[in-house]
Amino acid sequence: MAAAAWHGRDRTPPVPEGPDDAQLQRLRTLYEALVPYFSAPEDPDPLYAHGGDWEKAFPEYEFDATGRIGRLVIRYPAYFTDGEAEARARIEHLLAAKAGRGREYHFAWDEEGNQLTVGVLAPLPTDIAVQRFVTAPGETVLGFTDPVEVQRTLPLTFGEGQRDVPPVVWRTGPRSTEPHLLALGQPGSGTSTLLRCIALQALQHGDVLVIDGGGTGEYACLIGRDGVLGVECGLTGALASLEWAAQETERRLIAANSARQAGHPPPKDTRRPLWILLDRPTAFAHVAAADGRRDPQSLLQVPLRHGRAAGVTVVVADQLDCVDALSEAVRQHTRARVVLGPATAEQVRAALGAPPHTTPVAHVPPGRGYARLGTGPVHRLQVPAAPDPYDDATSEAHRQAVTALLPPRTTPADGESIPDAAPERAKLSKPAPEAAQGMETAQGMEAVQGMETVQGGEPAQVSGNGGSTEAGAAEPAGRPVPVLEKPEPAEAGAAERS
Ligand SMILES: Nc1ncnc2c1ncn2[C@@H]1O[C@H](COP(=O)(O)OP(=O)(O)OP(=O)(O)O)[C@@H](O)[C@H]1O
Repeated sequence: MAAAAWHGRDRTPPVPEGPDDAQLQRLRTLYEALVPYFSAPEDPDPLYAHGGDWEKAFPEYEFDATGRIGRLVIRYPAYFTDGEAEARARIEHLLAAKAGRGREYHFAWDEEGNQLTVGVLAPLPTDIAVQRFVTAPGETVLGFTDPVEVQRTLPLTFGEGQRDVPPVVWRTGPRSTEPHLLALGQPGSGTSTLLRCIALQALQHGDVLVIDGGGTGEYACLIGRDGVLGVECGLTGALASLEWAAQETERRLIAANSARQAGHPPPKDTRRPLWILLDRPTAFAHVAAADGRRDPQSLLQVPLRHGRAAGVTVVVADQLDCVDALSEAVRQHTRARVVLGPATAEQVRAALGAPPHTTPVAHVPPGRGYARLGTGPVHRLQVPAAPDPYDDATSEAHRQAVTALLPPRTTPADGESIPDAAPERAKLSKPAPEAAQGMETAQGMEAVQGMETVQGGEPAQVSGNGGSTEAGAAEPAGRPVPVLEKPEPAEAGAAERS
């Protein structure tokens, strides 16, 4: 028994208490580096002095497996100006450099206790694909963040497995305090992917209108899908559809108001969420100015100002260096903000209205950035992958993830026929005069023909009109009617020129 006990004894070497020599050296270096910032010649008993006692200044510390600092609590004198952003930024920059570059640090300043806690953040997961998220109607998942910042988690599937991940959830609708969103980023940072991700979620309960100023055809997968009112890449189409959206917002408000005054609940056709997604609207401004036409952004005024009450949500994505070209209404009414891709702390602060509490990383994967909802905290954000399924570079798993969320095709794209829907379409393609009439009145729309003329006349336009006449004819006063254009002859000519 004695031999067996001796043989089976615990042979793991005892963990050394306290830091080893290398770790001690790191702590001392950090302490010395902080001396010029946390000391003053008038201080009779300085906490920080060259050759001083670092243990008093660093009451708690942890190291990771590689021997680098994993967590550190730093005490500082009360006279340090921790309320000034520049003073904090200097300390954060210094600590990030001295504690090891290439990692992302989180800084929590306790101004009351004169204490700064530095933590190292694990990279956010980049392997999450868009999927049917477990959310309530009116909730949209913008992406995923750190567990410390968000209490809630979402169960997500990863191939065969499941994982719980803390989401950044944006609430829209009548009770939302941030009813519209602005996403900014460098080219290629993933703002179009964010828009596609939002569209796929929005289509579950509402209708979507996409205006693509970039004109790269990244939303072609949405064309003709049930609930997609239009995907417009040309200026003519963008103007016509935004004009319709403004009128539809007004119609909803008037209808809801009349119902309220009559003591009825709001009519059903005012409650279905309508999403207006604009990718690079500033790109239209130049074309519009050159062509002597109005900037499509000017038509966003009504949906932005009154959209919340009318169930209309506007999402704008543009490049960081085009912020100045965004209209005042867009900047004022988009209180949910996202910044993706590489950006300086100053750019993030300007876009979100508050600085991030983390250091920028050297390598930023696409879809990585920060989000802030209204006056809430700044969250780190990783947008789920929702690539263009028609892009050859898209992996098969991601293509399947996106196509699984696409609603069925109900309207053929230009020059295409859908076998299953053909008889139905034949029946509906010539709407009964009364139906068309009723639609015009109900939707405050202009006439119905001529869309083909415009689309044909504007070759660059990737234009779909999912839902279009069929939806309108089948449900005259129900779902909003999509982009129906009646171009002025002059406009059609201009479109041809462009
Ligand atoms: N969240 C994400 N996860 C994984 N890959 C992403 C993510 N977001 C974007 N990407 C990839 O990065 C590339 C650029 O994305 P995207 O087109 O959305 O960027 P963008 O900001 O709209 O750029 P541009 O304005 O130039 O079109 C694409 O290949 C896309 O698949």
